[in-house]
Amino acid sequence: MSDLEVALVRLDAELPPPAYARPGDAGADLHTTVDVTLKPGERALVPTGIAMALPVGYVGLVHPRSGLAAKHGLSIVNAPGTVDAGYRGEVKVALINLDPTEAIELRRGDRVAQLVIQRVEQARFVEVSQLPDSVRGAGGYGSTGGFANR
Ligand SMILES: O=c1ccn([C@H]2C[C@H](O)[C@@H](COP(=O)(O)OP(=O)(O)OP(=O)(O)O)O2)c(=O)[nH]1
Ligand SMILES: [Mg+2]
Repeated sequence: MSDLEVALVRLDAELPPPAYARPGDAGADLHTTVDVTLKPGERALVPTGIAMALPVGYVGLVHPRSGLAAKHGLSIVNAPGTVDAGYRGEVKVALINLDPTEAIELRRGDRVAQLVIQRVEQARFVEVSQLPDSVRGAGGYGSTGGFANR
């Protein structure tokens, strides 16, 4: 793991900054600053109480947490959310309750998502009249098959 410094402002001084739960973790957990109850199918844009200045060449990806997803159906509408290097506003999470029957009650301070910081390229798009051949060609959307034995 690299030792990347990211300038961070805590907009809510009572809540801890994003933190990696275990050494080597890819995602730093983000907290909701508000209580929110999501009915089945409901979504909410939840503040995390942090703003940052990612270095140019990096992106912050806001991912769901697998435990809350598997146990309660808590996900993120736009998973993974994209935090641009130039963004200086509060990081927010567009949560959604995918459980068909149970509401999800979130309390201020709960860890509702995780931030993965990655290097990223900005491409120079070069328009051409024909693309180079490849083995895959235009095959997609299940062209290699689906479930085993079916
Ligand atoms: O999960 C997310 C996704 C985005 N953002 C913030 C940071 C990001 O830089 C900005 C814009 O995000 P995006 O480009 O995904 O949204 P957009 O709908 O294209 O908005 P814009 O027109 O402002 O780019 O919103 C978050 O705080 N959390
Ligand atoms: Mg955008």
